[in-house]
Amino acid sequence: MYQGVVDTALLRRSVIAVPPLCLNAELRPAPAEMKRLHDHLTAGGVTSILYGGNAAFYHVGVADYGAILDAIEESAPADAWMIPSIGPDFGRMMDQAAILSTRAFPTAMVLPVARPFPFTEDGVVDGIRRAAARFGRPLTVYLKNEAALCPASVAALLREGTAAAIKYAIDRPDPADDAFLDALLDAVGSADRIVSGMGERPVIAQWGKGLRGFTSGSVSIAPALSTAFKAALEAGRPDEADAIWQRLRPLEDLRDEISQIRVLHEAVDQAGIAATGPMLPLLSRLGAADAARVRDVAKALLSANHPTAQAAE
Ligand SMILES: N[C@@H](CC=O)C(=O)O
Repeated sequence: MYQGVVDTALLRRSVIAVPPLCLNAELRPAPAEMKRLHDHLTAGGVTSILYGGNAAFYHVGVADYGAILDAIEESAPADAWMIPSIGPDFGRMMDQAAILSTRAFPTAMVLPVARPFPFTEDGVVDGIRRAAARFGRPLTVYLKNEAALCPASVAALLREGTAAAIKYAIDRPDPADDAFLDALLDAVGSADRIVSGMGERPVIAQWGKGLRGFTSGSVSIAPALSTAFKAALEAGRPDEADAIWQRLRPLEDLRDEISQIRVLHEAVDQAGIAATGPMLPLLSRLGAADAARVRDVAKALLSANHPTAQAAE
């Protein structure tokens, strides 16, 4: 497992996968299944793996946290950058930061808060600073709405070293038209520490603003395709990237229609990549009709991920 610093090169090293969490029937982590999923990611060129929203970390209790970290460590590919999450509430964030302080993860992501959860911006900044101090390392800040942190606060957290990176995931009808992201880039002064945090859909537009790293859920099904999407953008071939995006899109459309998290959990299982098992309550697996829709789309995407399928294009 990678244990070095979080810098710009690391943020851009590979697509940052945000996979589901594989559990057994007792809701305990299933490291052998997690390893199958990690091996699939590695085979597709993915070396950064973030356990966050898609793994339903919002519902991970402090008592279960150590066992999940054990499973992440045990199943981590050699030199993979593994990123667990903490929060979203202050008490859990602090308790989890204390547990993480004895582990080797270079950073952890702070899960975002949204209304009607009670918070103030000053309180969020204070909480992140206290959690980073307890962890003893910089955190990754997840921006999912405009209410929690303004650009100046984010810039301060980066400048002082409390934050190592920002996962930017504020949804816009047109991601090229995003005044908040523009203000964030102005306040921070560079896109070096900011990754796009919402899958491939906005990435081509945000590439134009200087963002060069991104997170993805669907990469758990099609890591080679998502890696090819990133390589096409790096090579200055946005049309090729868009053609690859069109192959990823049916699953992403289904995720937007039904549930981002539940469809991904189902898709990894139905495609036969790994047995994801039950979801942590308060979430639950899809019903039979939706699961059947996901199976067809997930299997088609997995076939498209195969190198021979790409070569045939
Ligand atoms: N939510 C996005 C990116 C992950 O954070 C996805 O699931 O694709």
